[in-house]
Amino acid sequence: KKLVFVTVLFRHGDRSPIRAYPTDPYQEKDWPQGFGQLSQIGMRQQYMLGRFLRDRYKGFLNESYERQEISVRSTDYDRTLMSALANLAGLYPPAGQQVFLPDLKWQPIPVHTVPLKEERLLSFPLGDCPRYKQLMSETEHTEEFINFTRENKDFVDLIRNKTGLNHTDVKSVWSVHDTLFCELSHNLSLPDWVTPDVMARLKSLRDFSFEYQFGMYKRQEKSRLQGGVLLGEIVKNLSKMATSDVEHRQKMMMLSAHDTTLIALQISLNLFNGNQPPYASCHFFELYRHDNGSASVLMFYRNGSNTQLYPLQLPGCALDCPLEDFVRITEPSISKDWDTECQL
Ligand SMILES: CCCNC(=O)[C@H](O)[C@@H](O)C(=O)O
Repeated sequence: KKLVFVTVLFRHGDRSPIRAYPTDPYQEKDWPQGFGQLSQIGMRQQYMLGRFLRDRYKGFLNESYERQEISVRSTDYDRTLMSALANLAGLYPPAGQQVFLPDLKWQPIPVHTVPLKEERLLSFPLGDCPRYKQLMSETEHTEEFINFTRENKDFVDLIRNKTGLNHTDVKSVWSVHDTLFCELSHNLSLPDWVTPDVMARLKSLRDFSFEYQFGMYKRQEKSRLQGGVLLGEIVKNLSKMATSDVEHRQKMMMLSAHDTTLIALQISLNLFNGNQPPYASCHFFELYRHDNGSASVLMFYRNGSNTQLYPLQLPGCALDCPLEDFVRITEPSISKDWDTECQL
């Protein structure tokens, strides 16, 4: 079999917190570039992912940059745009006549985006979908959600008290984990109420919030309205690339996004591992053409930065999944008419 097309979707690299809580000893001025910004750790993580892609696709992607070979799209956040740029610096260092300044081992490569309000492909959960909102309120009335809320009530009260976030609840307390995780990652000393047990508890609340947003109850219908939108685009692209008989020019689609993007997509594929994708995690779709003219899809997941990738198996299909089976199995998680399906 012969590799013909690759789609990669990754989470941006390490960043500063998105926000601080009221009693937080560290506020926006304590971060070099303020809130939500890619750190130099994150830049290096993405650069190394780009180098990983260069090695993996040696012989597939041209050694030097060819604009028709790759399309790059990012959400319109500094951290994802900069992640894509740092990644491309690792993937396409200029050589020979592509060097435009003698001692600069970098060349500009375009990263496309759309304004946040128009982003329909890479940012989840998608808003303006009444049916999804109804599914979310139904989820909040399930046994599982009610029990989880009850079991964590005292803990959430403690967090509310310690952080000064008087309105936080089991649905929003995840952002406290995010802030503390960033502060810990950057070796900032934290208040003594932040114990390893508190962090573990907050992490479980965060993973719960990912599950209930995209799965837990009526997973497939939620997927049709959320991650299935991206999955649909990816599958459509794979099918197009599989049938285009001309030696088509594009070889890679690179998508720079967020943890929720990877989660929504992987839940729509029914293979999410339940853990927040670490910084610079990357999901791979590889399309192969066989000698008999058929096509198949291999998926891999690089669960973090500076780690090996491992195969992902679409439930109901072989690891090396024939394209027609991949299309058939994913079809129920992809809406054919999102606007109509969102109506109540
Ligand atoms: C409201 C803040 C949402 N969080 C983000 O956008 C982050 O990029 C998050 O998705 C992540 O991957 O860290």
